[in-house]
Amino acid sequence: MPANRRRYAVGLMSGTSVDGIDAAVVEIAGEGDRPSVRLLAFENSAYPESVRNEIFELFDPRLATIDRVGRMNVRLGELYADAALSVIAKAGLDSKEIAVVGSHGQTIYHAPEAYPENGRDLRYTVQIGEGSVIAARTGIPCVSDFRAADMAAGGQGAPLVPFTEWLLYREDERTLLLQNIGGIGNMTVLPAGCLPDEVFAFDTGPGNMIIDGVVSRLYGGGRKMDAGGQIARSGTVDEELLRLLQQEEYYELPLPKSTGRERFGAAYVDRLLAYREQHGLRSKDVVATVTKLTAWSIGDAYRRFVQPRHAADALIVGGGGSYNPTLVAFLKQEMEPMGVQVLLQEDIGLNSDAKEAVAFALLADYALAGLPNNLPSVTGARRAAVLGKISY
Ligand SMILES: Nc1ncnc2c1ncn2[C@@H]1O[C@H](COP(=O)(O)OP(=O)(O)OP(=O)(O)O)[C@@H](O)[C@H]1O
Ligand SMILES: CC(=O)N[C@H]1[C@@H]2OC[C@@H](O2)[C@@H](O)[C@@H]1O[C@H](C)C(=O)O
Repeated sequence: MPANRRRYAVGLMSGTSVDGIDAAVVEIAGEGDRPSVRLLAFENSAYPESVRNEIFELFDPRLATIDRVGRMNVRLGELYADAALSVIAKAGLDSKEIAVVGSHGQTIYHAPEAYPENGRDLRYTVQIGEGSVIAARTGIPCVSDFRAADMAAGGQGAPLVPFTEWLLYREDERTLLLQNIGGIGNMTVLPAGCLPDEVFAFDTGPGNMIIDGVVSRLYGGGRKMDAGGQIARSGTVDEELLRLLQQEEYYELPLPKSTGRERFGAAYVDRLLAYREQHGLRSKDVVATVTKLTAWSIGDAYRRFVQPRHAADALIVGGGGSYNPTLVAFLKQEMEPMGVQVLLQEDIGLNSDAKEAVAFALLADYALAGLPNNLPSVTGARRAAVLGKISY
């Protein structure tokens, strides 16, 4: 491929919050370990309510029968194709001008721990949203199902975004922390001037998951989030509850580690609300406390796992949590006394919402060129591998 060839790519992402499809069109220039990416258009489309509800059912292996999974696989393929065509039009481009679509798909099951069988370690992960349907409807080659190849090389198949963070964000002079606050919070550490094998990444704990869970249970009207952090801002942090929540063992677990709904989902919120009943706490104080906890867990992770090795200069926040100013204010209180500046993707001219979709456009660009696109130091894979299956 000629050096410095400019090309357009589409990235599609559907995350653990199951809120819908993020679609981005990017222009990629440059090759190898210094590409550059420019966001041309971004669009988020919510899943139809029936699709969202059925996806939650498919998280339960007993309900995820083969016919339901098969049907949802192609149904999502159609929705992803629509999202791709719509964002391409928004960018003012024609499908023929797009080199590749990278589609993460919807994770419905993730089993990253190896289980031995006949002397081999087996691990698996299931992302649905058929790439062949996307390719057929758009006429553009589609790369999908990225995680399987990392697992086949002995990795956990996640996280995959840090490879693109290393490509796009690393600096020679500054050590950067990239903090995603989605359902779960995850941090990527890019030491100044780092080589790929010096990058590390892990889940810090809850992102918006507890806040969303508490708000949807305590406030009516179908509220799913603390929009703009308004409830937390009007409440007061309950120090006793905060100290109790800080005892959760996850925060102390050594690296590498990752977490999910199993730990911070519905059962966790049930226990929290039982405590609120017993102690007669106000709803808004509970929301303020869990918002503070989320910010604290990020600071705590930095103190425990990063500071002993690297002094960071800045923490750059992405994901939906960026749009909760109370959470961001708590995060500043946590990090700035340690000399770590807190910035949003927007502060550096990027877009918090689009970040993961952009990442999958870039991962697909590498896959189509046959270039490795995982970070073994992050996923635990035995070697670098080309992740993604191509549908022409
Ligand atoms: N305006 C807003 N005010 C407050 N919170 C917001 C706002 N917009 C988004 N959020 C929070 O961000 C969440 C969605 O974040 P995001 O889309 O990054 O998650 P995701 O990609 O599904 O998760 P993951 O990265 O864990 O897969 C919402 O559930 C909500 O809690
Ligand atoms: C299996 C799966 O879908 N994992 C997600 C999830 O959501 C956040 C965190 O857990 C991260 O490990 C990953 O996604 C991002 C896109 C990643 O691979 O980098």
